[in-house]
Amino acid sequence: GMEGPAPWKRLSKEELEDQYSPSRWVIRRGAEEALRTYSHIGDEATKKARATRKSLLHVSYGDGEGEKLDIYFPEGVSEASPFCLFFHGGYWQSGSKDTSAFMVNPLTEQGVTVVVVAYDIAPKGTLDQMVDQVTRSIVFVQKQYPCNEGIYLCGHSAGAHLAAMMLLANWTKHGVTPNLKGFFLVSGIYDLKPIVYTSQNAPLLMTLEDAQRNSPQLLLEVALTRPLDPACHVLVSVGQHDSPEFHRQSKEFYQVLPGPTLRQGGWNASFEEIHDMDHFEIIWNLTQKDYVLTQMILRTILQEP
Ligand SMILES: N[C@@H](CC(=O)c1ccccc1NC=O)C(=O)O
Repeated sequence: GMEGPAPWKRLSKEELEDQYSPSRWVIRRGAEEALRTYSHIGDEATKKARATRKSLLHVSYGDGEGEKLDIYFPEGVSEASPFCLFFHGGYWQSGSKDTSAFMVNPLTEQGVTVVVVAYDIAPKGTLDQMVDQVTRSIVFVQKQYPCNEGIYLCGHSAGAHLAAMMLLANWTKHGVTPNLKGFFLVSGIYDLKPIVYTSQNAPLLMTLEDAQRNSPQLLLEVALTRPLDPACHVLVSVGQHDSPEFHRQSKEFYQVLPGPTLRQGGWNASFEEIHDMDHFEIIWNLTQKDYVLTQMILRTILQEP
């Protein structure tokens, strides 16, 4: 918030490292096992999606080698469906579209086209480049599918950060304004400054200026204008077993979203702590259609009460 020094500044170097190491906070398995299970479930979900769904894989959304996305279509393919774009996590330095098709089967089953987007992780990509790539991936989908019934962005952890940056994107220079209807932000980081002081920054090489420029929390705190359509849903979600710093990041981001001067417009923001979920279960359970977060996403996209 804007009252006094940021709370994370009171943490010791060791405490900060701990708070920003999600695998240290899992409760049902060890840290290593949690990370392995996450990769395994992502891998299996992607194999299943590619085997059972009509898809377009490794589609270029730009000239860069890493600027590729996978499109998974619902049954009875129609370009007029809603689109949900997924941005994987991994602290902007790990993860791949090729192991991140978690939500594909339950969403395509309900008529939603799912796009899993790759971006250049560090050390190849910088934060600025990743934000630009994500922007261009959305522009690509809008131009390719102008009849879409809404574009929804879902991101996990570092991917939630990249999705959240799109609340502040300047679309005018891209020649098209995407039909953005919702954001599903899952266990995200919205103020990158504390990351600069952790070991996670070694491949990222972020300066405090880079962090400031790429922090949706800090940008929204000083934003003068409404950055998006008030009808657009923004779901900020965090796992019950995420660390206290991850809880603080999500809560403070949710609180800065409506903003005191913008509240009259009635922003469609909500905050959900997902019961009994850790940082990894919260996303791998999107493979399940009856999981509470899958249901929230589907209800929003299908516009059911
Ligand atoms: N080394 C990190 C890895 C991590 O945070 C992570 C791994 C996979 C997907 C998301 C992650 N976190 C944020 O993007 C850890 O403490 O688990």
